Amino acid sequence: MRTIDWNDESKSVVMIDQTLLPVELNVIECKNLASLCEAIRSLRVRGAPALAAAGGFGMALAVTLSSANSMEKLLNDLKVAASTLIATRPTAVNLAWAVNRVLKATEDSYDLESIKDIVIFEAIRIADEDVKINKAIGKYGQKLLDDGDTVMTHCNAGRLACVDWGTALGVIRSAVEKGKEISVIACETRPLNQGGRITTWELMQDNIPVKLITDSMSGHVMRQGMVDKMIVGADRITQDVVFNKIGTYTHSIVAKEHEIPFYVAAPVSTFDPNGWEDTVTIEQRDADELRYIGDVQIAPKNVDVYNPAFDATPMENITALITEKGIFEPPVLIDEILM
Ligand SMILES: CSC[C@H]1O[C@H](OP(=O)(O)O)[C@H](O)[C@@H]1O
Repeated sequence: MRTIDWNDESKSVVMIDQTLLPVELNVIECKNLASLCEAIRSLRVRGAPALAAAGGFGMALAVTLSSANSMEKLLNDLKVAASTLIATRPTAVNLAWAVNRVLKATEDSYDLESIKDIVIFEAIRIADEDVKINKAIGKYGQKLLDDGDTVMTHCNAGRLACVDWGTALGVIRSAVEKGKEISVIACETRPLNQGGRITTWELMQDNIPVKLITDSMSGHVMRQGMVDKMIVGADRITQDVVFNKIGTYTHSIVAKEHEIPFYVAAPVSTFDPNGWEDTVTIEQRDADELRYIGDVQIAPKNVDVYNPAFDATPMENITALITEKGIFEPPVLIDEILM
């Protein structure tokens, strides 16, 4: 099953609820925009490419549920839905990219029904394209991995961060498909443990050897010579930095210190050519994500907390960007990649 998909019979969004992994594999159905936005904010669905699909399907929900009786009113309903969806998570550019791509597609509409058809068609196209794009990222990226490599990764940039296959883990899957023996060291990725909960689960499902470590162990593990390469996903790539899950920047510094190649795998829909580090909003998340794990309190209830979801890794710490268009070594003009 895909991470997220459109059920055209029930006109709803179906997805794996990632907050329950690895304990439970549960599929949920979102039948309205409010429940989909809650799922995005709660990270039931998460990961930049998966958020793009969620954004597209959110527009499909909006157009299906609208009671507008004119094109003007329906297009206005879609603009309101677009703003609502984009506001759910500000850092991953893919969400806004997908929502705006669906909105733009409606420029070809000529009546109410055509708007509905165009929106649903474009949302499905975004999801279908994601799988093909990730396979292309894997095809290029696997050339960078050698038989016998141990590859460290952070957070989850696997099929559960996408519609399917994955970006960073997609590169690893593609290398394994080529017959290369790859083992993975997964950083647990506090506070929500996408690495410990989701990456390990995904890789064990595929019988790819994986070892779980805490984020704070990464320096020691690299200094011990246990890591050959590091590969991560991305949420937004600007002219000067890569925004990715909090902790990525730290790993990049240690990798550079130990001359370990540091790769970022992402579709070009993650690129923001107009963006710079100081123009991007880093999502600040709820303090209780650090005070509790589930219902278990692990810090004082009233302790002050700082909980940024992402950090910025400068291009000079990155060995190569792996995209569906090929491999690009910084310094590189983002505009060239997007040409
Ligand atoms: C393939 S992009 C995955 C990217 O998204 C994750 O963030 P979140 O789990 O908060 O959506 C993380 O930054 C991953 O690298």
